[in-house]
Amino acid sequence: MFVKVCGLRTAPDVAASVDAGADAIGFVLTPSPRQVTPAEARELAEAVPTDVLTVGVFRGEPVDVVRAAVAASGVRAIQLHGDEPATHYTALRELGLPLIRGTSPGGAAGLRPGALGEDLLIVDSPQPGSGAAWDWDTLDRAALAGRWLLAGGLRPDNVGAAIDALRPWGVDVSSGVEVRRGVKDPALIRVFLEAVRTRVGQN
Ligand SMILES: O=C(O)c1ccccc1N[C@@H]1O[C@H](COP(=O)(O)O)[C@@H](O)[C@H]1O
Repeated sequence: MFVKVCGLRTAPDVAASVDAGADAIGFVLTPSPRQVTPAEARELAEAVPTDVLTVGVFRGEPVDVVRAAVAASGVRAIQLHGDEPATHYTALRELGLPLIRGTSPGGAAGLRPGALGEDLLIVDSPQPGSGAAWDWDTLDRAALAGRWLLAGGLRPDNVGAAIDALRPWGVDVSSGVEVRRGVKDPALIRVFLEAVRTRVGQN
């Protein structure tokens, strides 16, 4: 199971995520309590081994802003989390990086993975990064196949049940490994990864 830890802002949090076995780590490069500058993301990413994907997260930014931030930060994947139009995906495809689409049930392009040409879909709550739990039962599980990550309100104590219920290809967490908004806890990051690995090992 693919695990992404998002909204990292400090070197100890990046190290904890990598050491705990995260497959991807996200840097929020768009307005948010977790926002880092492209230069900060570049510095943090220097400690990340190449087999861990570094993801730049954007919400509703113009293509030129995304392009400039990707170049300045050196992230190796782009997450568009604001129901951006297909033209964004077409334009950014030229960068040759994996494209990730973050959306929620009711989002403009629907929940079919790859609908806009993205390489990976994130199915999140309607309030990205809020930590708000949402009703997974509203998901049409039959329509979801292939590469998709479940996000939104996941925590160490509920991620196992979420995996059992929805069988996602991976999971994505931010608020659930924080002590307060924007402040991660390395111990919670470790416990979250352990909870995922334990559950996957049981299945
Ligand atoms: O985390 C943010 O602040 C954020 C800002 C803009 C777009 C997406 C954002 N986060 C994404 O939300 C989920 C995590 O949600 P949760 O905090 O665990 O409930 C994840 O996909 C982040 O990339």
